[in-house]
Amino acid sequence: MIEFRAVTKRFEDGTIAVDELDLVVEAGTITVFVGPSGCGKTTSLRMVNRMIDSTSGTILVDGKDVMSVDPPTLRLGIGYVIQQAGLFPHRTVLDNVATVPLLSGWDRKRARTRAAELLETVGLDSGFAKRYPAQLSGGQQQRVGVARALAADPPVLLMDEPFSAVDPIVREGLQDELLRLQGELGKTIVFVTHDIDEALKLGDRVAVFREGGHLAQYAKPAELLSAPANDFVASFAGRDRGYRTLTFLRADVPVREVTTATLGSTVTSNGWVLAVDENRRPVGWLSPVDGATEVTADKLISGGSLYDGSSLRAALDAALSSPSALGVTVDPDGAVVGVVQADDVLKALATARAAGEVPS
Ligand SMILES: Nc1ncnc2c1ncn2[C@@H]1O[C@H](COP(=O)(O)OP(=O)(O)OP(=O)(O)O)[C@@H](O)[C@H]1O
Repeated sequence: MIEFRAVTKRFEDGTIAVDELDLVVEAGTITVFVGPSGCGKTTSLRMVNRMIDSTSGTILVDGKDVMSVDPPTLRLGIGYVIQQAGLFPHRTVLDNVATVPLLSGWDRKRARTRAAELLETVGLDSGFAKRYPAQLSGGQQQRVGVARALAADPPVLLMDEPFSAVDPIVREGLQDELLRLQGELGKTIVFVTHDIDEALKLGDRVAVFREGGHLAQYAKPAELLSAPANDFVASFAGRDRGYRTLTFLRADVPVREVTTATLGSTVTSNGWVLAVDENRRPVGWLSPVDGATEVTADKLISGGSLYDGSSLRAALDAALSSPSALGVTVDPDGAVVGVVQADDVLKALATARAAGEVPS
């Protein structure tokens, strides 16, 4: 657990970067610091590992005041990942990752074995070990940065805009990877970003900072969207808050049966028919016809996102984007389970709205 108690940072020129911050980061969770540029996110983060010392107040890591531990010792227990990865350019990928265990006194062989394991953990195969950072893509460098931060198995991980220098698709992949890793490792993570979408996706809790180093709100993502504490949070979270909130609501929507048929077969139905492949994965819709018709590829209408049962937003997206207004529900293997109807989803949405779970 990390605890900020009335923490203030005033720089020598008088700038108050962080103002009386009170906040608890629960062990084993991801807390995201988000807010516009210059609002004190990075300063708050860096006070945890004492790259910056606070002016007043106390920061406790697992109950221990960070000011009572000398910085090098403190940092061995706190992994740190920054934008552009910050790798040593003249060391191989493997040696970059092995650096911290070596500093912790591990022998070279053990440090390297650990580094190789970690590269695999972050999704880089052994072929990358001997390369130099410049020979990697931005996303791969970030993975090495994460592996390096994890090398000494620190309970705490500080991540400062780690994914902001990579393109949006790679970034999404890295975010998914971080969530997967966290599911396995259960670290206490503080993650800084200026991107509210990234904050809402990654954070168990999100701290919204505003100018002058003030904490505007500290809450779970769903609460931030449904009950913003003030206008600043409401506008920072965006105009489409209502829609985003749906990501965090479970869809209490009936899954109905649908007529399915494989390509090449003949089907009789006066409603929409869902064509599936041999593994029951959807391949397209056949619009309603009278009497029997053969299911051929040229008759199929494609489109529509699939609904995996995750959230009301996914159900709504699937139903509204489907040519038949029926959202195809699939199991984890992608096989058809049934469909959700747009009007059922809209009813669930109205119920959630009436219960005050969705802002209008
Ligand atoms: N060494 C310093 N001396 C004086 N002022 C500083 C110093 N470092 C940061 N600041 C100021 O403190 C405030 C908070 O900076 P900080 O880097 O924590 O913000 P941030 O929210 O992380 O911003 P960004 O998203 O742009 O990185 C800013 O006004 C910044 O200009």
